[in-house]
Amino acid sequence: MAGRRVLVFPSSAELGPVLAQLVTSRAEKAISSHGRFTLGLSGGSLVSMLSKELLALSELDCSKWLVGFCDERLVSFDDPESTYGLYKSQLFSKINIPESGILTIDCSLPVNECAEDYTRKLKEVFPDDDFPVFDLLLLGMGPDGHTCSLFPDHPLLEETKKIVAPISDSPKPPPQRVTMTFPVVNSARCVAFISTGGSKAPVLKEVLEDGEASPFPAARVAPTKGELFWLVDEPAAASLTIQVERLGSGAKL
Ligand SMILES: O=C1O[C@H](COP(=O)(O)O)[C@@H](O)[C@H](O)[C@H]1O
Repeated sequence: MAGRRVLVFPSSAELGPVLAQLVTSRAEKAISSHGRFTLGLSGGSLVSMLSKELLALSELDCSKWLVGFCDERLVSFDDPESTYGLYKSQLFSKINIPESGILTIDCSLPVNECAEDYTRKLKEVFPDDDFPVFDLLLLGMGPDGHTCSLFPDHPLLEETKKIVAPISDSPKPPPQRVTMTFPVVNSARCVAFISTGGSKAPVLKEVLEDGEASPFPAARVAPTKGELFWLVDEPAAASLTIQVERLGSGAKL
């Protein structure tokens, strides 16, 4: 796929610092061009890696960051499944991001209303865009090829109008979630997948090597104007036969 970069690191220890460098370099670029940095976060294994790597930086100024969630589980914020809850304890409470810079869901609402409420919040902060244009979206991919809360064979894969969609039958618990849709994901200025561990190897091969023929949701991520990075470790990349870039912890993106 034109413009896609597949970057393979020996392990997550080398990948992590490059992820942090990608975030800070896109933040710097965004703030100098339009005064703020809009970042969409995923949950799962990304939470601890990103938190650890950002906190390891000697200087991190998040005062102009606006953070949203690529997907969120409809549970209370103190539930261990809450993506916001995990970022709050591992990252937000330790950096200088203003409270107004974090767009949380209203987890007291039923799932359909929660998605509508989150759509409204996004429209408020992206008033000029039909679909919000995030400076950077960080995505994960499950071993079933899902990304955000967009699961294989689910009708939400065909959503073309909504910004945020509700899902109440997520095959991965918890079942009720809200998720950004593909039109939002593919409008971003930069999208980066972070995928580590041998359990991702078979699906990663299919997603990256089968192109448009791949039935997996992650294969549908193709920003119309933005950059697309896949940051993976050797165990996840073990089955790949396509050309990749092999990098170390000092790489600059
Ligand atoms: O349920 C989810 O899973 C995906 C993938 O998570 P990972 O732990 O396999 O990396 C994650 O990106 C998504 O935000 C989350 O809700």
